[in-house]
Amino acid sequence: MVLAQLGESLVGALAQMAKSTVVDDKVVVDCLNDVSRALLQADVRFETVRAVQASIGSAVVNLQSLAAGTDRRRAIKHAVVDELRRMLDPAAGGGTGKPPPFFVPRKGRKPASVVMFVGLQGSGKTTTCVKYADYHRRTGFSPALVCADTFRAGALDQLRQNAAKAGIPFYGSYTESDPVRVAVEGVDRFRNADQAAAAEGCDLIVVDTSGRHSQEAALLEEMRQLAEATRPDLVVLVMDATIGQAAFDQALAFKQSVEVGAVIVVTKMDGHAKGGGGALSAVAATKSPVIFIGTGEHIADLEAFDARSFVSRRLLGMGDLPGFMDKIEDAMTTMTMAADQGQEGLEQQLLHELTTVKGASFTFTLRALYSLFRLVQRMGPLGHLVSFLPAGLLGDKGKQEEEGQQDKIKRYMTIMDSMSAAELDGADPMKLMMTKQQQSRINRVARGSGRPVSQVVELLQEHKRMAEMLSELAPAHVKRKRPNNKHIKRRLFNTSC
Ligand SMILES: Nc1nc2c(ncn2[C@@H]2O[C@H](COP(=O)(O)OP(=O)(O)OP(=O)(O)O)[C@@H](O)[C@H]2O)c(=O)[nH]1
Repeated sequence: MVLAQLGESLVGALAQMAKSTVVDDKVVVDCLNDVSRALLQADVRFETVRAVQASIGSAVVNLQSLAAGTDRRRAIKHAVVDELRRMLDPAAGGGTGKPPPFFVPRKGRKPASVVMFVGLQGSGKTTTCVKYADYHRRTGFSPALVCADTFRAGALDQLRQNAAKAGIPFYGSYTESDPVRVAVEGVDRFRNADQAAAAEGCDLIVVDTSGRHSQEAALLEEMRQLAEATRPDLVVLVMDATIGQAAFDQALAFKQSVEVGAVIVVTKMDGHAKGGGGALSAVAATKSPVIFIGTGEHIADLEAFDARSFVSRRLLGMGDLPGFMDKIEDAMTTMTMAADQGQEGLEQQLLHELTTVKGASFTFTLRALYSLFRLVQRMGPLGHLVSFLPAGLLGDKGKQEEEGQQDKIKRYMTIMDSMSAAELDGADPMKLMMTKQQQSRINRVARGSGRPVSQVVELLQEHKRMAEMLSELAPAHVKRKRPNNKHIKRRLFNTSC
């Protein structure tokens, strides 16, 4: 089952429960069965599904003691979401706060950090090396690439060409067949020996190694020798998501033979890839951290992996507010945001609220939604950001929908342009405008904006849904400490904080 289908099945299971008038034992058991079935169909290991089911079950049993009036539906939904997060990141207990248990490269580090990529043939190592180097280049690193794959004939040219495309310095040899020697020469060149290269300020050396189809022992031995000779700060295993549950054995074999941090990139997690859920949960069961997922063949198709964001955004389409803010911050780091220093009041306030999380005190009005759209539009390629907003708000998340989503944002903004201040600033515009007496206001806004009445109603409904989702997401966001808030605030509001 592809990930999108898993997401749909999970959302379906939760929606079914939400429809029930009374949340009794039968409803809970049905919901749990639906969730388990969806996970099994997505190739998640049976042991993992059983553990997930038991954990949700015990969380739900505790619900019985909740005071009458407590929203049990919401509590069950949270239990399911939390358990899915834990399933994908058991080491971090659902992805909250702990410092990563592996080496993280630092900008400007001398000597340069060395990160070595290993994995089976065709897993996507070479592609991922370039993506990884480019990902860091975009955030201010000065990376370099070294090709130690002397096994596959085309690997050198593939890496050389892609490095050139990304504007990243490269080292490789057409004549040397010993991977260890090439790797050492390459690392030396960028790290110490070559003064010219050192002067370029290289701070991250990414080493691509060769893969094997079946001779795993030979692969592991070569990897061991390479690690001994180049002393990498981090060894990254690249695994193909389409192998599903087999990722468990592969990750374990790797963990047992490598000396440096066992960190994993899972590639081919694109919309149509089978086995994504199975591979991710299998890797997680080995307690090896997944740091990135590959989501396509292009150089920018690499996403930092965060279990929390993955479940909310990719599986359940609930949006990911902290992730959204991270993306905004990324965009700000790579773009000069001088023009945005003059942002108007509400936009500043909105960002302030989202980044510093006063959360509960902030009313998500239609005007706030308008400002959010303006922010999204300013922050560059829309497709990059919209997937962090609840799926219902802007339709499906696929890249092909990008254009439609842009149009939808513009349409919604046009409709809001025809609303009164009271409607834009009201705490519950849906209630304000959808009463019988106010029907004429909806007609008037529709006429004024040149849009059909149905689209005005659709906007009001989506706004309400998003306001509810934001209030649900707020507590998790409050808990998550964002180390870069100061940086955001300083750049946006030009204040020292
Ligand atoms: N759809 C998709 N394809 C990917 C992704 N990552 C890599 N690929 C494709 O997978 C194929 C193999 O990728 P390579 O990077 O050559 O794999 P490798 O592990 O270096 O292979 P060897 O050098 O033979 O060991 C290529 O066609 C890549 O374009 C991804 O995230 N999504």
